[in-house]
Amino acid sequence: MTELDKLRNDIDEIDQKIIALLAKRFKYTEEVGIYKAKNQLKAQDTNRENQQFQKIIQLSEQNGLNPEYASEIYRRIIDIVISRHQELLTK
Ligand SMILES: C=C(O[C@@H]1C=C(C(=O)O)C=C[C@H]1O)C(=O)O
Repeated sequence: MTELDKLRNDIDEIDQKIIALLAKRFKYTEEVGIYKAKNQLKAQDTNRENQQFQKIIQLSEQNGLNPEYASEIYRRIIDIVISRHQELLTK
């Protein structure tokens, strides 16, 4: 196995973990969306997001990850969640 193969194996293992965690996250956010629809709450909560982004930046710095990468990825994930919550609200 070449060095490149080894590195790609490591990447594949991490991708499996990321996908498993993302699936779990989307299951919980789906439950939040159902709760919001039942209680007529807004799809987006910017106060909650601000707290999350503060934490995401802090965690990124602690883990040697560029906070801009993490923020960009989370912005996209949260936007997908908001779209789904809007869909559940109009059902
Ligand atoms: C999941 C929620 O809904 C939205 C999505 C969020 C997320 O994916 O973390 C955070 C805040 C909300 O804009 C929530 O309100 O907790």
